[in-house]
Amino acid sequence: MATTLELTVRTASWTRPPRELVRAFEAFPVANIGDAMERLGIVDGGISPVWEGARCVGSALPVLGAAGDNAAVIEALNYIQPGDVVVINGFGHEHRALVGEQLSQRFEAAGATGAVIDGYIRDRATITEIKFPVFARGVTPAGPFKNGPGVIGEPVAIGGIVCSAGDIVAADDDGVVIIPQARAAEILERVIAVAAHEAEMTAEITREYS
Ligand SMILES: O=C([O-])CC(=O)C(=O)O
Repeated sequence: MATTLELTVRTASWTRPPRELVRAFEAFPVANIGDAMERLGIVDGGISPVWEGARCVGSALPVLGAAGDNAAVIEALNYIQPGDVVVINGFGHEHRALVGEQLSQRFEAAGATGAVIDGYIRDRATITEIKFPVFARGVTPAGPFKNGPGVIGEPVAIGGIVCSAGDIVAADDDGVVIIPQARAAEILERVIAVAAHEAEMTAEITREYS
């Protein structure tokens, strides 16, 4: 009997962390947060801000699709809640842009605070102009295919790090860090201490050289 392999975009459900916990990380540079996480959980440096000064913090909405195909990313528009960061595992594929100006505008309109893409984007000039925070591996004018399949809301790999739905994503000029939801409160305590220590060190260096 013939069987049919149906390829669709599947969606899981998840719990988002409390908004106050997510927003508390906005006060800290990503480098400090990384230090508070044993310097692990940091997305590789090949994924960088599309425009200088881009930064965002939010609850991860993970998306997995076929390399060069953004059907799942488009479907994910239906699941964005205010405060989400769209995290796309695009397999680092450099021949197709998974996100451009239109999706960036739609992400923003849906309340997303940013997008992190293990892959490429296009329309860099407009994304820079609208100042929607996007982090990606690079830029290509080649548009994506839209055939699927895909998965929304299940853990993805992003720059060598596992990112689950509802993990906290923090990104700035230095890059991106993934804070596991279950450890977020503990890591917040640690980053407060790291930042205080850093401020002391900076003051000491300033005294030494003035
Ligand atoms: O073609 C697409 O789906 C991606 C794109 O260019 C955009 O978001 O502007």
